[in-house]
Amino acid sequence: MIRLGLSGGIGAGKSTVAKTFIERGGYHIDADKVAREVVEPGTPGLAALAEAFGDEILAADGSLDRPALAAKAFVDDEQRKKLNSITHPLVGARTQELLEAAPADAIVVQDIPLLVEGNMAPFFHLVVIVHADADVRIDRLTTARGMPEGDARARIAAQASDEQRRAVADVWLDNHGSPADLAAAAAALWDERLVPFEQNIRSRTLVRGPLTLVDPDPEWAALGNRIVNRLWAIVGDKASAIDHVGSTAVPGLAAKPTIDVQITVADLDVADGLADTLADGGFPKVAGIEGDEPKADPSTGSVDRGLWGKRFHGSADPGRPVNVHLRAAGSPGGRFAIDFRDWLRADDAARDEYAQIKRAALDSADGDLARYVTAKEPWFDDAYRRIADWKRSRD
Ligand SMILES: CC(C)(COP(=O)(O)OP(=O)(O)OC[C@H]1O[C@@H](n2cnc3c(N)ncnc32)[C@H](O)[C@@H]1O)[C@@H](O)C(=O)NCCC(=O)NCCS
Ligand SMILES: Nc1ncnc2c1ncn2[C@@H]1O[C@H](COP(=O)(O)OP(=O)(O)OP(=O)(O)O)[C@@H](O)[C@H]1O
Repeated sequence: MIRLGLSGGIGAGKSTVAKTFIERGGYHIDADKVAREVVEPGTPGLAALAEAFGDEILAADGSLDRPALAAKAFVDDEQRKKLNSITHPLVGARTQELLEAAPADAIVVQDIPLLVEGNMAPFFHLVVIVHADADVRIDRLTTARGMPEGDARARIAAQASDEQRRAVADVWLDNHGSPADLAAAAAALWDERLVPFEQNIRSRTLVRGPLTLVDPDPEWAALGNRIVNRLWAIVGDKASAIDHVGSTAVPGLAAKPTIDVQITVADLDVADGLADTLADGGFPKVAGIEGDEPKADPSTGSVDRGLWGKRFHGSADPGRPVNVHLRAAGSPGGRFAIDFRDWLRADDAARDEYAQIKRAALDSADGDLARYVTAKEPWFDDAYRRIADWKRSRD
């Protein structure tokens, strides 16, 4: 199963995208619909709203007078928070029930207007944002849907900014073209990314990034940040730190287009306990890594997990190669990953030197990852000493 968070400002085009996903077999949970369900006549939700906002929000037949509530709720932050504090817990609880009823191989499409406002992004395998500029949205809402312009503006003002949405978007669907253009982009996303992503999670299949070096991408920092937040949502308090490491964490450094993240855990038993949770979250384990399996001393039988031991997970998402390194707190390998990144961030000459070493290693590797890694090793022997010197000079 994967859970997809679909969001966008009012009138951005979420419904158009959701329709395409549903046609292709998505298990749809529509937060607006759930929000209606929990305030139907006779529900505790409706009673709580009437208590908070007065009986004027009830229609003659006892149902919710939606425009009347909207007129009271969207006037200021306090009123809106009052509304949210009543409806959102009810929406959350009902959503949980619907999720529990989803089939094991579902691609769950959670259509949530307030996903960004509710800080929910890390709880999804993927966040898809549909975007159109505010003026375009107002135009569409007032013409196609007949919404008064003032209402449309009041809701836009009560929602997240484009910038906040961009920060959490794994996929950004632009809806300035025709509805057919948007539907085609959504269909391609479904076929090329969501279906294989879901299958990869169930079969514990990894996607590997290409062995190439690409120019530094200013988006890597934000991407690293999203993955770090996602991993926090998956592993919770089992981790003591989660850091974006490796070359993509060093501004200005050419890198393989794969994001490296390190999860620091108390010990590797904790890492082993997280294997399935990480795999279900979209990060299956890579087997056969050096230091991966515990080594027993034949004479004593005691298990030496190796100071440099780690567990290694990758990504099941065809659109996003990731290396996840799980290391024990205080282990040399864990400390080195952070120190190496910080040294390259601080020392431009070292960063450029490393870029050259990588290019040369790539040229000699003939497309073979193991050869690429081995070719870089002699430079690292000296880098350990230089990093130690750099750390001493800093203290
Ligand atoms: C105030 C209500 C009755 C107005 O009903 P109305 O039929 O006019 O709007 P509807 O529910 O169809 O929502 C349309 C759009 O308005 C925006 N919107 C709705 N509620 C909110 C809110 N609390 N804050 C900001 N925007 C909101 C969303 O973009 C949504 O897609 C209704 O929006 C409501 O009950 N809102 C509280 C529940 C909620 O937060 N729903 C959003 C998804 S959880
Ligand atoms: N590309 C487009 N060109 C013209 N009109 C569009 C386009 N995309 C959507 N619309 C129209 O704009 C309005 C808003 O689109 P839609 O209902 O998909 O948005 P939404 O994000 O689901 O809105 P809400 O936040 O209210 O749920 C609809 O009336 C829709 O028909």
